[in-house]
Amino acid sequence: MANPSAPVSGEKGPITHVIFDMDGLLLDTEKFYTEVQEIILARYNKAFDWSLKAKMMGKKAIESARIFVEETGISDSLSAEDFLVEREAMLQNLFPTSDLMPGASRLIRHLHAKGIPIAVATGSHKRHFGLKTQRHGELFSLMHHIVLGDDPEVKKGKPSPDVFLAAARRFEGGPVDPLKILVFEDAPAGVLAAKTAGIYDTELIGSTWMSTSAIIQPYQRSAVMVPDPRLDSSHHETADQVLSSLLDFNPSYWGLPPFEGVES
Ligand SMILES: O=P(O)(O)OC[C@H](O)CO
Ligand SMILES: [Mg+2]
Repeated sequence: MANPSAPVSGEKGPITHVIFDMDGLLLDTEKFYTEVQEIILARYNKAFDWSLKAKMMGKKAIESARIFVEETGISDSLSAEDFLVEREAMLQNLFPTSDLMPGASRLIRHLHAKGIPIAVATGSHKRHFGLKTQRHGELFSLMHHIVLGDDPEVKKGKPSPDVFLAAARRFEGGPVDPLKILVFEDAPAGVLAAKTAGIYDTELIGSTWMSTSAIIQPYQRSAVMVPDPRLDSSHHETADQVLSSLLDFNPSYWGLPPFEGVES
């Protein structure tokens, strides 16, 4: 259940490993997708809104492209594949300008310095990952490993748990106990993937799963959501904690080492 209230020291955890989402969580890249999709939809005299954004974000490119053309009713004029080609031309120029989200550098450097194994689990494929992290190579080099959306072990994108299962397996001594992993996510599909990754495998869930809080409640992999403020708060329910910014994260709440000079 979402807990937007101020963290209490030592209330959760202990967490020993951390997995980060990338787009919209570590990197301020979701704005590029939004911008480009607004431009494309304007040609059809349609507006892009955050209810559609919520359905698309965090997913593999082709999966979100299908949602885009179908939900906006333009699929007869623009196929998902052609949408991706058009979007790609614009995104390629924007991705190399990607900035870090507030608090991302501080948190990554802190956990790394304290010896907490950290990883990235992103829906982004290899080429996009390269463009987006062009200016942030040193920071991403602190990750123990990075699992990308086109990794052979990631058969399905979020909300399938594949990417988080692969990330948990690749830590030293993995797979790590789901109870000891904390996931950071910005997207509804990502939080859902993180919460279920400890228990289900993809075959069990299949393509029909749309989880409810009731179904996933017993499965205790923890997820901190840092959503865009424009995302409807109904999407917060699945997360264990909801923060406005990574700057608000209190490591002690999860049994992680506190920031230097900060009382736990
Ligand atoms: O949020 P991520 O890092 O899983 O990336 C997903 C897509 O590339 C963008 O929504
Ligand atoms: Mg994301």
